[in-house]
Amino acid sequence: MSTHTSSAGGAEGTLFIVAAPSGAGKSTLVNALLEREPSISLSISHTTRPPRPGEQYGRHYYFVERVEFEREVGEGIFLEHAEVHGNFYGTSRKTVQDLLQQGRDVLLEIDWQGAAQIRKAKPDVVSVFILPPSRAELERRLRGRGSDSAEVIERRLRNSRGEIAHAHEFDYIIVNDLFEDALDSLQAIVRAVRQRSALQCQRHESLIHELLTET
Ligand SMILES: Nc1ncnc2c1ncn2[C@@H]1O[C@H](COP(=O)(O)OP(=O)(O)OP(=O)(O)O)[C@@H](O)[C@H]1O
Ligand SMILES: Nc1nc2c(ncn2[C@@H]2O[C@H](COP(=O)(O)O)[C@@H](O)[C@H]2O)c(=O)[nH]1
Repeated sequence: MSTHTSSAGGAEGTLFIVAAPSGAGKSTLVNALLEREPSISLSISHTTRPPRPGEQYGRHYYFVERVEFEREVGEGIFLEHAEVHGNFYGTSRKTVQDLLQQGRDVLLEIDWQGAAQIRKAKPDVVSVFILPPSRAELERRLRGRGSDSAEVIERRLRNSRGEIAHAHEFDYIIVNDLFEDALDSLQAIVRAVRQRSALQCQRHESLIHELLTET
């Protein structure tokens, strides 16, 4: 749990990771969580994956060419980076650190490899792994999304076994069967963590001081 002090003198924000095999519903859950908890900042990753129809630069990802991504890796701009399903993805170190320093809670939607790198750099991170209720449902969701070619879907389904094998490394596991139940669970985790850090850190320092000193 973060008890660090931010540049503004208050408590540093909490870093959350949400990971899942492709198609389990991670982005849908995270977007719904952000509607319920709008003060959480979502980190926008850099990727070499081509945009899907409707995806926008800077909103869904920073889409970059492979050569640019490799240059950015060389410059050390990533807090973590990994190859996932044949594409490269990375999280901007500066963006995340600036937001945490400002006291903002930050959520990363990344894979298990990135999560492992972050745990080493930031042991305070709170990580959640989303499981689909069954393999058949995972496949149904991937195909039903209609965003990827049959080849890409096959590859992601094949990779899902290797990803699910890392679920136990995460602090929490949520089964995304009934959407609203899974969303409630994710929100409950975020709220519990925030409450814990609020007690430990200086977020409520002035109120605590006031309550202790007022006659
Ligand atoms: N609980 C649920 N029940 C039924 N469908 C769901 C549920 N959650 C998400 N979906 C649907 O499953 C599909 C995949 O969801 P989503 O795109 O959020 O997956 P993802 O885990 O973020 O995948 P990726 O890692 O490839 O981005 C979407 O069409 C979404 O609407
Ligand atoms: N290690 C990282 N993994 C990331 C990052 N951004 C996304 N991802 C993961 O990649 C897969 C595929 O995503 P998609 O958008 O192509 O479907 C998924 O598991 C994401 O969580 C990142 O910055 N680092």
